[in-house]
Amino acid sequence: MAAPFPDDFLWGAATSAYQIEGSPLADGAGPSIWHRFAHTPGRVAGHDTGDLACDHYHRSLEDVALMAELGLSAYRFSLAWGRVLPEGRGAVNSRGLDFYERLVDALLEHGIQPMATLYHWDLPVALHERGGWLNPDSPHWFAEYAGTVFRALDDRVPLWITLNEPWVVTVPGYLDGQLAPGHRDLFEPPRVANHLLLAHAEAVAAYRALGRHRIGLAVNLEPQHPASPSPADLEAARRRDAFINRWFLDALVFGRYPEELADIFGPAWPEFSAESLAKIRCPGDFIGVNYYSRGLVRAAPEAPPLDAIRITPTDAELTAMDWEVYPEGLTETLLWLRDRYANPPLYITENGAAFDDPPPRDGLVEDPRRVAYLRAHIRAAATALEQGVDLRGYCVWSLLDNFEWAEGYSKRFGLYQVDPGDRTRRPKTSACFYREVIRSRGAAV
Ligand SMILES: OC[C@@H]1[C@@H](O)[C@H](O)[C@@H](O)c2[nH]c(CCc3ccccc3)c[n+]21
Repeated sequence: MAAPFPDDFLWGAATSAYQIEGSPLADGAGPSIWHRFAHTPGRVAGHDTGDLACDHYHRSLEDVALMAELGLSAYRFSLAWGRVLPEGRGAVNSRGLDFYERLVDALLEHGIQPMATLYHWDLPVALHERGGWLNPDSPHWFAEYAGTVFRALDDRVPLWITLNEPWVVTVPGYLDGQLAPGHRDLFEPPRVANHLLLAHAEAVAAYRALGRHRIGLAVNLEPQHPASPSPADLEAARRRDAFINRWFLDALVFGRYPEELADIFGPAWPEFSAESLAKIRCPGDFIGVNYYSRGLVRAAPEAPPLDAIRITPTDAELTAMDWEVYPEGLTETLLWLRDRYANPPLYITENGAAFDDPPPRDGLVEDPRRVAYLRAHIRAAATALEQGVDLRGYCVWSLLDNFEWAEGYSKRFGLYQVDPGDRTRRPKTSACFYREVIRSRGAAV
């Protein structure tokens, strides 16, 4: 079968600033909420922090060479807001911008398209101390930051993502407190979410002012399947679908929130004015899809406010994150986006798996389970392409083993292993597999 991937399909890998760079305060950079969160005892497994991470801040050109070795046609990375604007607003730190300009120039020299994410969870502490995403001024702060970066890099960066996973910023960040800033509150999440959507819209407006048209939002999506055909589980799956999959996309595309959210949050759900809803309607030029697994859902009255929980199937293959390997869910997600949002341009901005990889042997790490995971999910993407989905690229999460947030360095998603001691990069067999996929334009899966 001729591979359905077009010649201009982008084959990428993805990372984020706090997870790989290290040196969070170097050259005038201001601390982020993740620097503070990781240094708060008990928040991150093994007391790991991003102080060194992959030391990408000093090895970026070496890492670009690895990307070229893979034959990547795109590389998705994020900028640390605090490197560019140490106080989050106002004075620009030129040494911080210089790091990203050197990275972008190196990518372009190797024929790799930069895909830059403006915000991958690392809000400057200086802004958090002014209320962070709870402050109604936060959308303006973000637009100022975005404009600063666009002016410096838009002549060389063809693809932009405003926010990575506003749902994760909102729910683990402000509802259950698993991720920075670690708040646990029912009233804060709806307001944070609305400010994030306003921030996205204001950044897109700043981008449009430059006359450009290649900017979008990256969302985490997972199909929600009821654990049983019982009405309670069906209802729970529908509620969790609204909560995870439709909350931000319906707002972005339709300018309205799913009505389930008012039920879920009850009195904590604000009355949003028609004017405010009109402002968040901003679909952008594509949707970035971060896909890892599906959710198997049962009703759970003991778990407010959703009254639904995701369960781990006992009869399925799981990754080291206890996420079910479920490639069909990627096809389902892509077809759902095609049908619900009128076939928007899509990039898979993250897809990958953590497994407990063995030590390297002769400089190579055998990771057959990751090869199988990637093969199955690239096939699932091909199936969606054959059914008319406007899919334009695929990024593996991640190029390198890196700082996996609250899990620290214990969970490894990389195509390259990063030695915990000297940070040496070593290829895994999944890197060799992916190089073949790219060389054959998808035929090798
Ligand atoms: O967990 C793997 C990756 C993270 O390393 C990325 O930074 C983040 O963009 C990302 N999102 C998801 C799916 C949503 C999710 C986020 C955090 C925790 C659990 C699920 C998985 N991942």
